[in-house]
Amino acid sequence: MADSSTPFVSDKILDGKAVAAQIRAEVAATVNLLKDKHGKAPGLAVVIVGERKDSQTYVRMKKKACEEVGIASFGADLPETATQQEVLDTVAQLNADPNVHGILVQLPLPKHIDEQLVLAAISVDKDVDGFHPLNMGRLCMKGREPLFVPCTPLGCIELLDRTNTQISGRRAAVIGRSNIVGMPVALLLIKRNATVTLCHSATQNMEQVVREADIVIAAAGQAEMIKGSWIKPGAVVIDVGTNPVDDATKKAGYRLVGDCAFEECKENAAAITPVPGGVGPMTIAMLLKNTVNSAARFFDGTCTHPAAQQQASAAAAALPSWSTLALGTLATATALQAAVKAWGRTPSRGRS
Ligand SMILES: NC(=O)C1=CN([C@@H]2O[C@H](COP(=O)(O)OP(=O)(O)OC[C@H]3O[C@@H](n4cnc5c(N)ncnc54)[C@H](OP(=O)(O)O)[C@@H]3O)[C@@H](O)[C@H]2O)C=CC1
Ligand SMILES: Nc1nc(=O)c2c([nH]1)NC[C@@H]1CN(c3ccc(C(=O)N[C@@H](CCC(=O)O)C(=O)O)cc3)C=[N+]21
Repeated sequence: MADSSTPFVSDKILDGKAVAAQIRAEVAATVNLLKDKHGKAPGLAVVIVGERKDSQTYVRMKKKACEEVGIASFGADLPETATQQEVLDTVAQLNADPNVHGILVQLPLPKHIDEQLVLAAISVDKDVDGFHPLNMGRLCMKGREPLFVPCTPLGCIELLDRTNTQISGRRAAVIGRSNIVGMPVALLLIKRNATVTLCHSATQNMEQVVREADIVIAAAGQAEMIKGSWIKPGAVVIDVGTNPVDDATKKAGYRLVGDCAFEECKENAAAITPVPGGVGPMTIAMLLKNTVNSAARFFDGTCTHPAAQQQASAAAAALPSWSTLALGTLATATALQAAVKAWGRTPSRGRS
């Protein structure tokens, strides 16, 4: 249970912004390592279709975050009127671009575009959002590992891990079953040996389910729906919801609130994430982390994408005498791979 010594928790507030800053610093260090070793930066491409203000804000935030850690950012800004074929062609170009190691298509897409078709067209090796059906499928299966896990769910688990919150054996309630948050976060919790109840709009007596949970992950998109009295004393609450509510005192005319009635829920919780400043910054940090892990796989030739194979064999051909250098090269590559792998692995921690 969280107490005064729990990292990143103060006055029961779990500071997602501070955890995200730590992860960004780790990402920046890995980017430097990769640049030194391969003379190339990891690259992330963000595709946006249309003029939605919120999407534009998120895309700007992602690009800025890339710049700060040394990831090269590429963009494709298509008009609302873009055809499905134009979006698919853009994705195909980015799939083939050797400087791009991660591709994110900002959602939602305009209604006339088939989201499933577009997401499935992204190379599985560059799918840093983890939304490709192959990556999602692997997430569901015992003994299979996806190449990428969706960023927001990964951010939720990372928040639990970095605050030493025990997951194994505990009861978790997830509210919401979307492809991008609820379902994958429930799958991750199951992989980590939690006992999970997944609630949705047809769930009856949701209050009772939440009352029994040691970990609550709220991702329904319903402003302040979860009340303080629902929270089991000592539970850890991760509020993913990001809901605009009218507020004439704000310059923008609105403010963001979560799915949990924050002050009330804080009373019973051991720790709770604020909105903003909780899960949101973690989503972006995990996107950077997924991009760097992807680039590392491309650079060392361990991913199946043809560009990675070409890159690895070109690097091998450029060596003056591979027989003399191979051992050293292999040793450094293996060390770097091990470092990236170890860092990418979700640590298991015992303390609650
Ligand atoms: N901080 C971040 O990084 C991110 C925040 N978000 C935020 O998280 C929230 C959820 O996003 P997303 O998953 O995309 O949303 P969706 O609208 O795709 O999914 C919402 C889910 O919540 C369920 N739900 C809706 N109303 C209720 C209710 N009254 N009781 C129980 N379940 C309900 C729905 O059930 P059903 O399936 O039956 O329809 C659905 O499964 C939003 O506020 C969004 O802005 C999203 C992504 C990232
Ligand atoms: N392909 C795709 N991948 C996504 O990951 C994706 C997407 N589409 N579409 C929209 C949702 C939403 N999302 C958020 C990211 C950051 C914050 C974030 O950083 N929020 C800040 C506040 C930002 C503000 O003030 O507006 C915070 O909570 O502190 C929120 C939400 C990613 N999404």
